[in-house]
Amino acid sequence: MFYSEVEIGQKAKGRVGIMFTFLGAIKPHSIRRIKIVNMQSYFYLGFIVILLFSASNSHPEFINFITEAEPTNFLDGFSIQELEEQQNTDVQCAQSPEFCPAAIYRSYDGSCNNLKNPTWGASQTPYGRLLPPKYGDGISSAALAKSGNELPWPRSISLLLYPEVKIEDPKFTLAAMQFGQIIAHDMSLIAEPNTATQCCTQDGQPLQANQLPAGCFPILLPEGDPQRQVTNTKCLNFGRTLTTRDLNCPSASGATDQVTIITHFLDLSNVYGSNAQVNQMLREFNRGRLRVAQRNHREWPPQANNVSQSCPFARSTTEACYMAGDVRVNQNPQLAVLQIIFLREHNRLAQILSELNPHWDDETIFQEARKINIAMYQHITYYEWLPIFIGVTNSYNNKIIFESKGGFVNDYNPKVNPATLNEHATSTSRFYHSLIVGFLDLLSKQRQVLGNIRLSDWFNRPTVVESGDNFDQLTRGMITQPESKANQFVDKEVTQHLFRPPGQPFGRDLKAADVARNRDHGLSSYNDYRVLCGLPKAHSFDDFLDTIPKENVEKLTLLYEDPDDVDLTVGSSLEKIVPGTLAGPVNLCIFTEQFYRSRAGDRYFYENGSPNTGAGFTLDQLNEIRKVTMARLLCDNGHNLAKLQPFIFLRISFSNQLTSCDNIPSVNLLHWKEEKLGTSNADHFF
Ligand code: HEM
Repeated sequence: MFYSEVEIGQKAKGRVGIMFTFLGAIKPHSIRRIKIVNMQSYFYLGFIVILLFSASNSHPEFINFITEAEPTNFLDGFSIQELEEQQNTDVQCAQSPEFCPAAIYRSYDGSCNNLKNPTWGASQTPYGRLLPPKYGDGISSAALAKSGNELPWPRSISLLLYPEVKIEDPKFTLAAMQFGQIIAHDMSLIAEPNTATQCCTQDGQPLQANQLPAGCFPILLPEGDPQRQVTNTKCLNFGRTLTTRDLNCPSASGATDQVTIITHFLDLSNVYGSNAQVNQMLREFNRGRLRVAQRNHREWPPQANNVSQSCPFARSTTEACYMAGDVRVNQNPQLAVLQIIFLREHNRLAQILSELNPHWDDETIFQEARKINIAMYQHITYYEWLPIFIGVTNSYNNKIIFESKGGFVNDYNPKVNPATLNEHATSTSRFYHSLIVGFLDLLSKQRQVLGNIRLSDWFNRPTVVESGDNFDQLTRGMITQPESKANQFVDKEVTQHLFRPPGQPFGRDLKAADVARNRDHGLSSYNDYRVLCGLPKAHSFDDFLDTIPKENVEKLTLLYEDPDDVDLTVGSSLEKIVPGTLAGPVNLCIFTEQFYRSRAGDRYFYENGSPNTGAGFTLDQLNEIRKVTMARLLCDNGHNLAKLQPFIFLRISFSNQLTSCDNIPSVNLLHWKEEKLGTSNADHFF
């Protein structure tokens, strides 16, 4: 079942029984699969019972609850600016709701999705974990090597293991990378301490240990570092994620856990916000619409109030700088493009629904448009995007996707916790930072390259997407230009120039940050996850050779003292890719488990019928949703793309040729017309 496509080494074969035993426990619903294989399995079983017990008790009283049944105008008494600041800084532990109403639409903060455990998947709760954390002091400090020595510096690892080597992916476009970032930004966001905290001196020198502010984890640059050589910078700022202990969460005893401030669900929280207050701020309260700014006869996200905070590199406070459900909306131009596509899609749906059902009020139109938008996005995620990353056969075999027989799937399981796994968000998903390309092509309708823009010129400056015909040209670039191949090599635009201030030669290092974050979050070692995923424990570095090529195993020996010291994010990023996927064995294991939980633990998942929520789609509606592709959303919400290939995550090819938008299937919204009152004004949309 679980790893049907994974080629495990010879040594792993004898342990498959244990692997199944353990994996049965990861999915609590499948405990029936547990089979005692030998004494070691008893040990695992004991551990599993402890894990399950702690999982079922680890999310007690959270969540700031606001009932959906009683919509309130939360703007009363608040200025938009205050609300915006709240979105950024007001991090606290969520409170448990006193009761869950029978809501037919999902809540904004994710609470009450699971009726027995109302905080599961809600914003401001801890990430999930497959294995208990490993901290230096057992509670919160960064892990040390087995010997007690310091682990290798994150920046040294980045320089040795993640250089820039440009290899194009032969099959997939930059849109596959970019949609991946949209998903990542829908599933988690670390609760960050005050970003103004300085962990280095103003001129980039390390602080004395006794001067280091709490929550600091500075990234030090080794001798010979290219940035240090040019600028004499020896220290990059890095603040630790806020935890259950920092926030005095009820679950704060024992080892600490990191908190994510957005909902864990695939619910487009990056469009709709992760709590009711932010959602109110984003709405127009007119015909179900989200707020937009009109410029050049187009709709753009509303302007952020605090431009110097949201877009620190903007040239003026009037430069376009967006506000959305997620604070990262401005981070890079193509991310902003996809955020705009989903924003416009909401308003397009709201317009049609309001014409089809003139008797619907603002709230009904808003919620129905939101429900359809989320369903289309979930469909694209599971059926168009995910099989590229975790493989088609693997997706079917693990009940991630299902053969379409035109019915509901109804696989909701209230025992499955939908939480975003710390291992997924802090390691596996970040492996795809390797897909990033540093220069984004601007393409004409004929797919001629008209120019390109450098990523580090436009971090946090979305104004570039509004200039001239850039919106369409960037979109064509994203769906035509190949993404970088999934491997250990990473573009210098993010390892040397991330968030490069204007006029400066260097910026931050995303891969060093990934390694530092892995340790900040206390993830267990690569070796521990090998065992969890059914591979043999490595007793020597050579034991890694079943998954990691020789030249990289050799590099690991230069960095680490012991195979048990190898960080999860480092070991898994060097694995050989499993054929038919974009992941090595351990990443595939974590990725598959995450997306199983994200669907089976979501009571509002779009393929569920009404019994779970009282609010599923009708079968006709569901089968309409199943027609959507990302190409359709681009056709409907781009300016004048004219032609594109039907599957935009795949490169243009003989079987995926450019075609007119007229030939791309669309969702017929007539199935949402409540009663047929003769000819509707909306008929001209179809
Ligand atoms: C140009 C593209 C991208 C840039 C500039 C970027 C940058 C970043 C940055 C700065 C962080 C925070 C680092 C930290 O301090 O811990 C981050 C986190 C993350 N990134 Fe990316 N990223 C990009 C694309 C992607 C893609 C394609 C994926 C996945 C397919 C991804 C997945 C993630 C995840 C899961 C996190 C952690 C989220 C959280 O829990 O807070 N990113 N990225």
